[in-house]
Amino acid sequence: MQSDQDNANQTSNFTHEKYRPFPKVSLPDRQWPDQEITAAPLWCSVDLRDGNQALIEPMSVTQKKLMFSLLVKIGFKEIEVGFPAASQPDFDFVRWLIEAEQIPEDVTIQVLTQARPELIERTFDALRGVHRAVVHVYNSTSTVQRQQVFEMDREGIKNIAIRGAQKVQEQAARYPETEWVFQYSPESFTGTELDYAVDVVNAVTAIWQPTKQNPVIINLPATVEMATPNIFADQIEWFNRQVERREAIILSVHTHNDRGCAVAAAELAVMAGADRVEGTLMGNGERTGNMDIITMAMNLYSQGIDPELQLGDMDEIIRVVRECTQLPVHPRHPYAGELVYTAFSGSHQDAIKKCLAKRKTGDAWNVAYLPIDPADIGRSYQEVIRVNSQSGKGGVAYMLERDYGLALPRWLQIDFSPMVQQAAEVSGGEVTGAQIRQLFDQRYVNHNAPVCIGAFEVKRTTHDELHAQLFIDGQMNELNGIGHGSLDALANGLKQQFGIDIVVQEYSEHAIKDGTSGTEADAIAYVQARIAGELYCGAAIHEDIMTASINALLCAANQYLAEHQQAVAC
Ligand SMILES: CC(=O)SCCNC(=O)CCNC(=O)[C@H](O)C(C)(C)COP(=O)(O)OP(=O)(O)OC[C@H]1O[C@@H](n2cnc3c(N)ncnc32)[C@H](O)[C@@H]1OP(=O)(O)O
Ligand SMILES: CC(C)C(=O)C(=O)O
Repeated sequence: MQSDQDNANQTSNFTHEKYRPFPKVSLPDRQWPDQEITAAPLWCSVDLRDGNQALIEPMSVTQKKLMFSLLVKIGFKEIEVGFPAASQPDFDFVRWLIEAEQIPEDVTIQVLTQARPELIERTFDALRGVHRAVVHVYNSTSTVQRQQVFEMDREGIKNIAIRGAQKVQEQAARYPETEWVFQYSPESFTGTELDYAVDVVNAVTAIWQPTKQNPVIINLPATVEMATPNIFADQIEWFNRQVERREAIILSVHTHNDRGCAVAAAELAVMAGADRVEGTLMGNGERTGNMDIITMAMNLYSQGIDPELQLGDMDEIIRVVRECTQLPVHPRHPYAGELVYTAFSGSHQDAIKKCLAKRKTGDAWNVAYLPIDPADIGRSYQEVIRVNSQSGKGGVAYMLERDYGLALPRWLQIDFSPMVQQAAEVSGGEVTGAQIRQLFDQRYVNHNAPVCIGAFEVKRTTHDELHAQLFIDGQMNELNGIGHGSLDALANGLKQQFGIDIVVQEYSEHAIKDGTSGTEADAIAYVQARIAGELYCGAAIHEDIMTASINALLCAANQYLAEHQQAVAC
């Protein structure tokens, strides 16, 4: 009899047996694991080329202009602006950049072309008059491409590269007024035997004859990410050791995110000897995307390394990226997503709140759960702590303090938080600061019946004597009480009046800063009282702290009295 599992296996395409593990690189003395990244690599944005070629709708001219100006503003010094031989819009955009003098002095544009003579010629036509440019030529070198796409042997593929390099050199000679930089990529490098990749690149640089003063860029793409990042790092270190004319080569990497490790692969590649990194903002690009420069740059930043890119206005970057790519940015995108500095869970909120409270200006950043200071990228602390059913007292207290200047004492936080939790559970969603305030007022502040106080005076002798007008259900009574302090005197007076036992257990007060002027306008008092054996909390705000504290105790007493109205003898 066949089991359900057997049946499922027979009908499913989900069969890992059709895949093979990626071979390891033999590099027993690998050095990269002990290296540290201490400076930013040279960055090259390929948003306008690799990013653009992967879009459902390629960018319009307006979108390209917008993206180019963002990339310049961020501080990219090398920007791949397109594949001008591929389409008229790409060609025209390059012409516009040059003719409208849009390329800042310290920025070099880069263009991509296949190693095909007619495309290389057209590429140089597009670049006429540019003062400096990188011409990036590529051909595929992997076994799968050689055998199945190009149907050529190693020599045949190497010849495509050689002829491409020659053509680039020949075309460059037609425009001696331009400062040319040549770049070659053995495309699908990750699927190429390392000795062969080195052989092809050596053949290309043998033609270009770079020097230390006039280097070329050799770009090693993980066109498809095929293995763990450590294997990519091994490939880069192996190549780096073997390639000829290394001193005249700027070694670049261009990783893709098929396995979700494009950033890690680029980082390890830099440890393995790469000088330059190509990528896109938010990792847009073919399939799962290119290496996300924002993430890699912010990773450096969070280690105290200057990323040499200005990423301080993250919301503006997201806005432009969305507008140009028509793609959303995931709310949990590293560093940039709208939820990445938000803590909903109670223990996270508690830790963040405590760390922020202890933080002193000038201290190195050391806040639990926040790898960087959200303010660095234009995010405010408003977004850090949000409350839902996963939240605890810390988050609730944080929001009341942040939004209303109410610094709840710990005993009141403990009392109040379950009420917010219950509200969140009922709504099933987030509870805003305003809703928390409303719940707070409802629970502790808005209790002015059955009793409220009118005019009062406190005389201080060896004890405090309180004489007050006490309105009970609107009717004026006299209240007199003696105690250690005005609250104790009020408790004793109420005890006499209603025949109930009232003992003040906890008390706290503070001034409330005016949200706009920052001046201390009012004071708030918080009271916890044991009334007939049960705990009640009250709070009251008044410009006079004595009045606030008396009203706070009355709020607590009113809760008891309202609950036990029948039993009150008044
Ligand atoms: C991994 C990457 O991202 S690489 C960049 C990829 N980007 C793009 O392809 C976007 C821009 N490209 C295009 O729009 C088109 O490919 C064009 C306009 C440049 C060329 O289009 P077409 O001439 O129709 O050719 P197509 O792209 O189909 O190219 C296939 C031919 O070029 C050859 N070829 C492909 N790449 C290369 C290369 N890098 N060097 C030399 N020849 C190449 C193929 O072997 C094939 O030859 P065949 O026609 O003899 O079989
Ligand atoms: C042209 C190369 C660098 C490329 O885009 C890739 O291999 O992904």
